[in-house]
Amino acid sequence: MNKGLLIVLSGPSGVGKGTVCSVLRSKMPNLTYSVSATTRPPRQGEVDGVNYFFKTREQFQEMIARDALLEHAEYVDNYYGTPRDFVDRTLASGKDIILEIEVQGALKVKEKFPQGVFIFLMPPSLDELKQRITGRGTEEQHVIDHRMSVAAEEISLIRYYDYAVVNDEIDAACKRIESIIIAEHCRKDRFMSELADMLPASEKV
Ligand SMILES: Nc1ncnc2c1ncn2[C@@H]1O[C@H](COP(=O)(O)OP(=O)(O)OP(=O)(O)O)[C@@H](O)[C@H]1O
Ligand SMILES: Nc1nc2c(ncn2[C@@H]2O[C@H](COP(=O)(O)O)[C@@H](O)[C@H]2O)c(=O)[nH]1
Repeated sequence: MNKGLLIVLSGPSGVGKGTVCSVLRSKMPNLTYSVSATTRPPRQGEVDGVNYFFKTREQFQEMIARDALLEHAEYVDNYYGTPRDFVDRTLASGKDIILEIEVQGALKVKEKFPQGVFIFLMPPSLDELKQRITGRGTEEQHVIDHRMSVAAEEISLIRYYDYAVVNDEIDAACKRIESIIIAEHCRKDRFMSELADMLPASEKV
């Protein structure tokens, strides 16, 4: 069985990663979502184990010390990280997994999983980004300012990604990402072991 795809979706805060991810998950049943650990306090309505594993700084440090995280990063005064075991088990079972993470973490994942699919979600403009993050109404103004202040630097790291998708309209952005995932499943290098059995001896690599 082919291993699943590791898909990383990043982009600046407020661009719509969470919104796009939840639509994609409803459309692609084989797509598993990686629940991150964070030291950020829960927002209203967020559930431990569903949106995040909410941790104290001590608990998070302990996860780092146990090497339980595939990657972690400090972002705007809080820690965020991807539990490693769940990712490994999901991929081994042949399912695709999507990580919705910021750029420092994404680049660390790329070092360990260069065969992953790295997608950067772009805002139509910085003004629109600001409106979205403000309109969400979940962050205090100083946190919005801090997140906006790192957005341009984050966008400059798009060169390390495989794909750029503009989130102008939610359904259109989801269709683009769905197409990327379908195309990645058809890459010929994913079939080399099966192909080898069908090739004449002179063509075997
Ligand atoms: N294409 C879109 N057009 C208009 N509004 C959008 C679009 N996509 C998302 N939004 C809205 O923008 C806000 C931010 O979206 P979301 O929370 O999904 O962003 P995010 O990238 O996951 O943010 P964070 O990184 O801070 O978690 C939400 O209020 C969401 O409804
Ligand atoms: N490096 C990581 N970044 C992560 C992870 N989980 C989420 N995130 C990103 O952090 C910011 C802020 O998230 P918020 O929920 O506080 O708005 C955002 O860009 C997330 O995508 C992770 O495991 N590692």
